[in-house]
Amino acid sequence: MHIRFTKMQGAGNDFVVLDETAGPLGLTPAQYRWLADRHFGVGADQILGVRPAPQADVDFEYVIHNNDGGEVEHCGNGARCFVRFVRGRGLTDKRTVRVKVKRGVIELTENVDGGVTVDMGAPVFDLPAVPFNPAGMNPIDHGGWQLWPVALSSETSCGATSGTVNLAVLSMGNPHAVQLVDDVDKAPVLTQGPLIENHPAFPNRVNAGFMQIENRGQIRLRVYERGAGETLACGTGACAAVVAGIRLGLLDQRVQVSTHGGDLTIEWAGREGSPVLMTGPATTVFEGEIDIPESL
Ligand SMILES: N[C@H](CCC[C@H](N)C(=O)O)C(=O)O
Repeated sequence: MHIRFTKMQGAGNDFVVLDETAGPLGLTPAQYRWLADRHFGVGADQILGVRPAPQADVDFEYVIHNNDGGEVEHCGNGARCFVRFVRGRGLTDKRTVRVKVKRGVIELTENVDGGVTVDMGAPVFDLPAVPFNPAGMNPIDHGGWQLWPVALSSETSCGATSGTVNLAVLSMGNPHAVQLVDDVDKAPVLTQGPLIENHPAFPNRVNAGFMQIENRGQIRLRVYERGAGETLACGTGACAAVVAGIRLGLLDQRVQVSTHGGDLTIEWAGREGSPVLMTGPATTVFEGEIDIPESL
């Protein structure tokens, strides 16, 4: 299948964006994996599909696949690239667009200064939304919220990993488990990350965040993403980390999040049901065409 694509990145989290406004391309999970492969395909953390509005109150549908080929509920850095893409290609002249994602409807705005702000929707805390089955676990109360002690143990190629990590578990439409660390540069992201991602307590797997709080308005963050591994930035992960920090009484309502790929600004009023706002960069890297093998 011959396709055109646009390569984009938001704070170093990179995407292949497909214009599917004429209708879905019908790619298989294997073809998504091939397209995202950094050796055999184009290479990306996620593949974003721009599709026609499936309902009257939205402008587009936004479909997201991780580089392991699985479809997911939400992608924050991708949402900023989405609005840059649809406006840049003249698919809309609206400055704010409403898009349908698996988790629901979100609003994306390209600001007059060129930045992009996304209303990421409200965080979800009750466990069934994650879903998270803490059978036999006793949560640790921390400032009126629960941290969950999750036991990790495995002989990995990076060496043995064991011990218990205390995780803040919440959803931004997609599941996140965030822990506090003293220094993200020394955090065991590549050894603990896959163990948390695939832990049996998370039947749908989970994105594993490692948050270093520098002050009440500034954090450093690394995320081992579900279905993609460690990325240079994770938008929903930045939202989840800031919400967790605010719930734990450790952060103010507006936080600068420093990631390996760039900086994001996250705002949350701290009330259940209130939306999380994320502002950050979105850049087109190049346009291309490629033949995707029919059988993989
Ligand atoms: N790996 C995530 C999806 C992409 C999220 C991330 N790239 C973002 O910017 O939010 C998941 O499986 O839930």
